[in-house]
Amino acid sequence: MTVAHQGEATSTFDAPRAEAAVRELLIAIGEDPDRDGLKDTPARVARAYEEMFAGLHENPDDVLATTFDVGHDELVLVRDIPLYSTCEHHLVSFHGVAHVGYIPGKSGRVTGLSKLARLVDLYAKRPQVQERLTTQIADAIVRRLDPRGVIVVIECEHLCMAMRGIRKPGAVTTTSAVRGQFKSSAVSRGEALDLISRGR
Ligand SMILES: Nc1nc2c(ncn2[C@@H]2O[C@H](COP(=O)(O)OP(=O)(O)OP(=O)(O)O)[C@@H](O)[C@H]2O)c(=O)[nH]1
Ligand SMILES: [Zn+2]
Repeated sequence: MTVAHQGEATSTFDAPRAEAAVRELLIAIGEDPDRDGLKDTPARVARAYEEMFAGLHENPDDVLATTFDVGHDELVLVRDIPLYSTCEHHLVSFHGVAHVGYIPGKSGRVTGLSKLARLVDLYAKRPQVQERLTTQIADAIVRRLDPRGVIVVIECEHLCMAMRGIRKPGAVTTTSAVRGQFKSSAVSRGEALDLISRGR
């Protein structure tokens, strides 16, 4: 099956298959999938997975299709966008916040602020690693808005590092992706990072 890691959304969610897989998993962990408390669980998990991985079937370019000409050619930054994603190694949650900023291109075209949060959500709702999530958000903005610069910073706690394995609850992973002016100019980058870290 083809999945949409960069652009086009091509795959579909197969609910009966997901339900059968969850039932198998329950048996594999030594549970009785037919006991009262578990009998609806495969269907529930399938519905939850459909929601958690909805971003596989959505096209990021559509999210940024609406743009406005406001003639603004300086930083636009949306800070502290809550995000919940799923670690592709263990299929457990990693969650935290995303900060997304860009400097519009020469045309001064901007997108709706909510679209930046929608873009974060779309890519978060795929099996992910934090680095790819960060990069994909930045690259989608570059692709659709042709901005002077983009900066994406993501800070997350990974439950695979907290509830199992190395067991370090509270450890925060920070990733960033900078493009254009934020890459070439330490001053622009410093300004954005300063605004991102304000209020902390
Ligand atoms: N770089 C990166 N690593 C991640 C992310 N999410 C989880 N991981 C790591 O993926 C790695 C998978 O390592 P493996 O050795 O294959 O799996 P494991 O035996 O379950 O590893 P432990 O978590 O160390 O017990 C672990 O080190 C995780 O911490 C992420 O978003 N980015
Ligand atoms: Zn993990």
